Amino acid sequence: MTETETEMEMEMEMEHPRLILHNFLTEDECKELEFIHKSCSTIGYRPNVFSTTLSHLTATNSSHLIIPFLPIRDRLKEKVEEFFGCEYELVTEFTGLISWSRGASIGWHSDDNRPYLEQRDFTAVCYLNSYGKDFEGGLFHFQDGEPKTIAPMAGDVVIYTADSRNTHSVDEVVDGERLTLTLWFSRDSSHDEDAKLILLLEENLMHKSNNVPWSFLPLPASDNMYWFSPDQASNQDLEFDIRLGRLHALGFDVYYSQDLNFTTDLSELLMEPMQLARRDQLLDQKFVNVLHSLQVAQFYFWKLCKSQALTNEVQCGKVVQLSQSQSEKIAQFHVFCCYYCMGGLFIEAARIREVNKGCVETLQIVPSGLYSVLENRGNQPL
Ligand SMILES: O=C(O)CCC(=O)C(=O)O
Ligand SMILES: [Fe+2]
Repeated sequence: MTETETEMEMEMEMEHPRLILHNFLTEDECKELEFIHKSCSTIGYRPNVFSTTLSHLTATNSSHLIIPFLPIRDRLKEKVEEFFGCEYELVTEFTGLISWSRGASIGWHSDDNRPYLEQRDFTAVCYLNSYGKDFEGGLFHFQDGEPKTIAPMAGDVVIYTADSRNTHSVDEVVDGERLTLTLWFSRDSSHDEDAKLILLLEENLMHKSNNVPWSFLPLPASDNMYWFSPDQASNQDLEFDIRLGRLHALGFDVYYSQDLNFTTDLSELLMEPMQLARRDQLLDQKFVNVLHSLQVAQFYFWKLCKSQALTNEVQCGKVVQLSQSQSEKIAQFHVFCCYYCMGGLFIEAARIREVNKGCVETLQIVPSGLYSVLENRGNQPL
């Protein structure tokens, strides 16, 4: 009998091979991954779903943000190999952050149920936020066996074989944004995501060495990866750019000094240097593009939520009062790009204000030093 057959035998002994781990991730790990997702996510593979893949982080010059995933991925792989008695090391086929906003759901399925998904042997879903606190709906169900229903709680992980012994579904999210770190593991080493990632990283490095100074400033992907059209949002007549939506949820408007008119190409504009405004104040800091401003703003909120004391330290930047013409430009931009915050993100904005209470009211500029903290992470070896 081959070793793989021995493994299969072991699994066969369990009718529904699955494992639930409570508090596998710390609160800090969940929050850091949430920060990465809220800074970098693109529209996902189904309506009302957003995703952040490792290859997307590399392609947008944000590969330093892959670092927090690596120890978590290793710990999970070890758990899976141990629990399912794998004789050979597994490879990670996919690692990604996936969030579901209002309207997202998935019916009964197994995770290897398409010819192009056959290489998926094991699934690990890590919950990064909590049912009843951060979102409503979104309960996970196994069709057969125990446990029947799982209410996602930040830090918990559900691990199961990707075949039909673990047919599952997820209820529709009715409020908020449900966030997971999802991984698939394979016995087939030709499906190792790292091989593809390393190629991508090498390409980027080669490109950089052509006399281009090293930079950790993000380069946004193509515009259609951030743009949610009404047909991608079920039951909602909304369209928006996810980057603008997330900035808006934090209470920011974007300010472009150039003149806008209806022939201006929005996708080109969003690549241009810009500033952030809050109410009647313009933040002094200039950002190289809208994705840069989103990463900085999300970084600030992540740290703000972590330590209220930090607010005193970071209120060192400059703000200026918006002039009448600047305010008009901001209002014009709203009309111009015709974006709205979808239900889920709106609720998020309300929650953030509730969590931070007075702090958000006194929010001032994000000091550029904070961004260098992010850059320094990139100096650690991958
Ligand atoms: O997020 C979950 O709880 C499970 C999601 C799922 O079933 C999938 O992505 O295949
Ligand atoms: Fe699934």
